[in-house]
Amino acid sequence: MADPFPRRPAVNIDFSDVTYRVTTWRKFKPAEKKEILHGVSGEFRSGELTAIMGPSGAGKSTLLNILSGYTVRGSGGSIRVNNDERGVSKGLEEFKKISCYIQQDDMVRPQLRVREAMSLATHLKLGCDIPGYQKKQKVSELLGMLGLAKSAETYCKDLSGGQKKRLSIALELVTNPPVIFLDEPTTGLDCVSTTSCVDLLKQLAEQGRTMICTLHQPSAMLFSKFSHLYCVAEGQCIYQGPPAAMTSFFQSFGLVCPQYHNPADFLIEVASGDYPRDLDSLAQAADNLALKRAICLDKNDNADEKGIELYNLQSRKKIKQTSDNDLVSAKCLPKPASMWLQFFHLYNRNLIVVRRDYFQILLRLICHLFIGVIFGYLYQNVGNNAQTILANFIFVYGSNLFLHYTGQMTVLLSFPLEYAILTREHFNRWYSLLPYCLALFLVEVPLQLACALAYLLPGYYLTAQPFETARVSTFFMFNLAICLTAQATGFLSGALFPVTIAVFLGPVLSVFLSVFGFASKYSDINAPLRPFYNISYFRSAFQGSFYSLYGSGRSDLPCSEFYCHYKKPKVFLDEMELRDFQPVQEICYILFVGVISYLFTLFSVWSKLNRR
Ligand SMILES: Nc1ncnc2c1ncn2[C@@H]1O[C@H](COP(=O)(O)OP(=O)(O)OP(=O)(O)O)[C@@H](O)[C@H]1O
Repeated sequence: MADPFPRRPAVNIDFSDVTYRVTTWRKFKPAEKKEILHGVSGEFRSGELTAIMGPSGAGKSTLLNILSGYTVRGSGGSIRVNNDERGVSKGLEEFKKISCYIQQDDMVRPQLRVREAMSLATHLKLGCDIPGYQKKQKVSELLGMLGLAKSAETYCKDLSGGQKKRLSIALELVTNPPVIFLDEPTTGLDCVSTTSCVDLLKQLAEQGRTMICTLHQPSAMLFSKFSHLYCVAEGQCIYQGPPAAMTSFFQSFGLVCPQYHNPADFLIEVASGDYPRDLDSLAQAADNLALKRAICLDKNDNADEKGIELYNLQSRKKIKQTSDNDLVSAKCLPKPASMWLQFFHLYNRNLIVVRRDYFQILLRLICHLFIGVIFGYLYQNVGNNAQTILANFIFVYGSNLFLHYTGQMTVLLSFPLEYAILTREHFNRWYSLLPYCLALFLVEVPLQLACALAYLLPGYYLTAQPFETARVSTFFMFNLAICLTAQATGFLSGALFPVTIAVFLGPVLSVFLSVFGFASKYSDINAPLRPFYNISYFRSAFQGSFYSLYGSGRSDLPCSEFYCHYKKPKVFLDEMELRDFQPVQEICYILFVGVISYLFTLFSVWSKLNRR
């Protein structure tokens, strides 16, 4: 039987003249173009562990982002994968299939156990072509290989920093990608974990992968473990080659590493300008060094100046002759799960997370129930009395406002956190956006409905609203609709704005929209503000809830006084200009706003994820 996890073909990446420009905007000043990478070149080979080093702000992460395809906009130059030009329209998506990018923050879902997280990754990435028992074997094998076997049943939130990093790597190794990018994999780890992390990366490289990571200042011992070094200073490459040859390279420029000095520290000091150096000559020499290396590796030969020129010519030709050579590796990758399967696994994952977060869910339910009882008690029996119709008006308004606020805020705050994990998983091609969103909405919607019911049931009963099927169902329908639409607008605000702005905008919008129809009738509103009245879905819900209680020919209300002005509910409805209220039309409008908000959320998340 064919090996379901075959060894992937070697993938070499070379790049030339890579630039990166950003436009910076400053208050009251014209936009400025800033170049961060000034045309760097180099080659990263399969079987090598490459460290991109340099002082803070030198452009390491920027280079890694460009090489991995995480950043595209603003970048220039040429990137070739096994001599095939990798463009934006051609090759990038294929390249993403054979590579993975492990970012600095280990975005693992805290509520899952290590084995569960791994199983999910195998189900999503390996689809149905590989039988379950082989997936299980793969998980155990990877956990063993990365030293996580003993932590298989530990919750991700309880893992140490080093273990989280190893888990992040294990999750991506499921498809055995031949190229792995890592952004500062050792940051935040103690020296023992750092050593074991680098040993692991070296082991993965020795198995034939192309391992590229950014690094700060490693110890001398760690430094020597890397097979290839790429040093960036102020957006230029000042050294590329084996660590052992680094000091002699700088020595030829009169930059001498003091005896007993950590060579990694020396490298950073040179890059930071602690030693007087000419960046341009260093960059030129580093480029030549790279060419010599390329010739040696390709031809197993020594390279002199003439050889370099010849090689330059040949490699240019090689680019033009791009054949269906390869991103071959992409063709032998496992087929990922179908959309439905992705939805199934993601939905299951969300259910597990909700179950494990039961305290938070319970708290949400209890709070709704508690407020429902308190409000109901406060406005006890106002629903069946001609003298308390105004109090009931306020109760209905308060209920709508409460449900709108809770529906919106819960997701508005949690979605940005969710987004960080989504970015990592989506970039590494775990799943598509549609099944992800569907699985998220289908967990959040029932939860929000349950919370709304926990509030409405005691509130409705205690305030003695009419127990007629049509009225009860219409009242509940309007309240649940506002709650779901508020949730949808919460998702949208969370997707569009940073959380600091979203938490402010959400409530402001709710209160603003709620004023129309409650504190003011249509005829009282100035003409320029009337469009707000018309578009306020909050107004629709509030008027709909109230109309369901008093409209449709409700009989006279009990009155204990000699005269009650609102004995006939129609009088109040007339005063509030609600006589011609169209419940069906209005509920459709609320749901329409909800659906549109969901669609916009989907679109804005999609465009954010694909804006590279
Ligand atoms: N979108 C951007 N707009 C403006 N400046 C940017 C942008 N992206 C990066 N930079 C700047 O480019 C420089 C290089 O950033 P980069 O994150 O690549 O540095 P780094 O070498 O990885 O640093 P560190 O080790 O501290 O992470 C920094 O000065 C950073 O401020």
